[in-house]
Amino acid sequence: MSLEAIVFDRVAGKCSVKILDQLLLPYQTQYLPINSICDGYRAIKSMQVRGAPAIAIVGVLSVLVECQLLLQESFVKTQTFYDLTQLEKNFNERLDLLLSSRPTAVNLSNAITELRALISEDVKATYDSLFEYACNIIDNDYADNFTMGENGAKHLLEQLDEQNFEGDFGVLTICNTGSLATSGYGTALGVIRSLYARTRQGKEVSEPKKAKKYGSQMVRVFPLETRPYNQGSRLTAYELLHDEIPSTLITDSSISYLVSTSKIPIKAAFVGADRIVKNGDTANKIGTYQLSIICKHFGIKFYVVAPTTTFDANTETGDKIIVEERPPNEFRFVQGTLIDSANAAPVVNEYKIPLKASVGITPLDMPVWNPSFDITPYQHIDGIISEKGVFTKAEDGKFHLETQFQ
Ligand SMILES: CSC[C@H]1O[C@H](OP(=O)(O)O)[C@H](O)[C@@H]1O
Repeated sequence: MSLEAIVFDRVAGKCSVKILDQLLLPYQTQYLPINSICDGYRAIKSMQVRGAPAIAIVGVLSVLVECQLLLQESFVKTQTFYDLTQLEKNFNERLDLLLSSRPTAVNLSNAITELRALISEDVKATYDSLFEYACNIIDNDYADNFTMGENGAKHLLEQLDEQNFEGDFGVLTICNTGSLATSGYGTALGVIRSLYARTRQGKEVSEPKKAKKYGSQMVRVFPLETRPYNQGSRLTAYELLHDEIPSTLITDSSISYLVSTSKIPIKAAFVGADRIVKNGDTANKIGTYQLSIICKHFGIKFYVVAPTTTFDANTETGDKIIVEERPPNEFRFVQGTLIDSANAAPVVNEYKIPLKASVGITPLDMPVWNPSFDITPYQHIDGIISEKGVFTKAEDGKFHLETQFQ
């Protein structure tokens, strides 16, 4: 069981990159090498790696390892991608390919914009700049996730104290926003990890002086399965079990019934983001908008959690966001691992490797609509949590996010 979505062996001049093939989770842990921009493009487009921050990191690393190849004379003599007399032009064409892999998450385009400024006709100087950029994007993402986790956990617990709410509560989350979507720890799932760390600490402390500072504690997470790619049932469930955080997986269609019947009051939903635009409208996994409507109906706080690398400084409102549509067969078929119904165990081949399976769930010629994301209007969002803090709407009812775009 591994939660390391990206393995970057950062030996300057001899870097190596591999990614966890998330299409095989949760039943099989298999890593794939990334040796070129084409490898990065294919891994991102096929969603072997996914999650806005992770997509940007793998994209950057694919550029780094491709540039590393150009430092090797043996490769340069045989390759056909590059005309070394016009390296900048060729590199920018390759960056355009990478950018086309998935259009909605802004992290990749933000990173590619910054990479274009590092490229020159000098291969070695370009490589050194890319190496430093790659190390920074990973280290900053990891540090930001912990900061966001603390920002979000403290904010919610303080809000509940102000409401004089005491006791146990539960939270909702959609898709996967944890270690498998980032460099580690996660965004929305990072807040959930920080919330539970306080609860676990409260249970484990014995001396009164170490009693919890807050009157309430998060005792259960309710992740949504998140059809049709099932990031919730395959990935978030996997992460929550790995961390031994009490959780109950629910279908996307059971949120309202859960909230109205749960013995544990549900006090917040934490969701990730693929693109937050200047007014706070947020692109995120399909189903997020619906979740925000349900939260509004039940008076549950709805928080978007994302690093500032997910903010789009060039777009004013959410209606301008391009929403990726995934291939229809990703909806018509459920992709997974073949399970032996007799013993509920994966069916394996002669090498003990679990067998992948596609199960049809619609007529093969049934027209379907398969948007990968939706746009939650800022009016439905109670707070935006980044590494810079928790941003709530001002008295004018609007977000003022200028500091997020610097
Ligand atoms: C911190 S991940 C942000 C975002 O990315 C996911 O989309 P996908 O799995 O299609 O890459 C999901 O929308 C997460 O909320």
